[in-house]
Amino acid sequence: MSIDFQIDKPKSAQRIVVAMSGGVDSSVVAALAKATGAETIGITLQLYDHGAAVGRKGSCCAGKDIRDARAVAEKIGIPHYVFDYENNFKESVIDDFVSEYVAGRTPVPCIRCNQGVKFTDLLNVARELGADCLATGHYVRRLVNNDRVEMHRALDPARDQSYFLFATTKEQLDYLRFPLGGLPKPKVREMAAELGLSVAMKADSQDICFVPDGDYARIVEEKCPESGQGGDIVDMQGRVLGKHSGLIHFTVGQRRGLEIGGQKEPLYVIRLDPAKKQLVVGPRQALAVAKAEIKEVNWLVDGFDREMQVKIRSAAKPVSARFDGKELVFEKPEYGVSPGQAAVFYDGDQVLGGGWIKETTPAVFDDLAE
Ligand SMILES: Nc1ncnc2c1ncn2[C@@H]1O[C@H](COP(=O)(O)OP(=O)(O)OP(=O)(O)O)[C@@H](O)[C@H]1O
Repeated sequence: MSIDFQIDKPKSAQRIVVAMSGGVDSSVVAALAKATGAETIGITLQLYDHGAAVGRKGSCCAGKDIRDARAVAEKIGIPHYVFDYENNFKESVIDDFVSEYVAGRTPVPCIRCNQGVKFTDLLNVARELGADCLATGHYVRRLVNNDRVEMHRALDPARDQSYFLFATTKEQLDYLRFPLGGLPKPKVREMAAELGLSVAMKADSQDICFVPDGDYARIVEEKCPESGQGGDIVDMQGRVLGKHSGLIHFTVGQRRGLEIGGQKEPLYVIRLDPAKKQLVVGPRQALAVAKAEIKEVNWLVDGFDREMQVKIRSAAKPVSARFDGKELVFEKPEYGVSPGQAAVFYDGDQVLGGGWIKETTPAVFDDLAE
């Protein structure tokens, strides 16, 4: 299958840098770039030593990924370079992840990584190498409409990564290419097998690459031991209902693990109060949010105040809301809106922009007043 990388130059004069993670997707991107006849360069970033990331010496998953990327580059016949970006990754992704949890928020490190390490640091390297574009294996579509570059959801809804890419600036989007955005994943694996790439059947990577076992609380506690200190579980009137084992183990909307029996109705985490080390719990309707303040807004279209669809978590269905540049007002009360998550704005499949949820305003229900 041939894919046009949309570069306004003869193929033989094009230079494409491919961000190669060692996974099947970016390996196929590298092969597709090479097949166009463009000069293709593969770059892999060493982002973390797995053992060090979780506070232990030893195993290094990143090492296997680097070897896989190198093997693919050799197979398709392109130069491949590895850059040590552990410090950049630690500073802009892991440290931010830890401090967000410590502040009682629920971060999305993959967005910080795309925004900083990949689309700022690596993109600058690609420019320095004189490349015409930086291509990645992200599942999202970049479309050009009347000379304007737009970001759209991937055609395969199960793979769409647009939520994690809202912070891409217009200038970055101009330079980036996402050749897999219009393909279903099984097709990409099929292509990898046809091309004889050793990674064709390699398992998909984890949600958060530096937390392969999903135990993010351990990483936060290792880097910031105070985050593991327990405190009171209080109701919305401040009455102590029990004890918790560290705010790091909880997130807004959570029910599991509260261990406070004898209540007349199920209780949920409504808020985390790190200053008082308190976990504030309440009935489900107290989770309903009417408005959210949004910070660090990035627009991929000319900014505007209008109805739009908003995703408030990566797995959430988009909901209707209006944004005035500061506050997002939901058409109907929304449940489980967590500070620290991204709010991504859509018009159908097109990503309009997005920002980070800073604070929420609860919807008020009469039966909550006492
Ligand atoms: N360590 C890395 N070095 C260079 N590029 C990377 C690295 N990690 C990810 N990327 C780029 O970002 C894209 C999206 O990353 P993501 O983590 O979603 O994918 P992945 O599952 O690790 O790998 P792949 O998409 O190649 O199967 C990758 O396709 C690749 O282009």
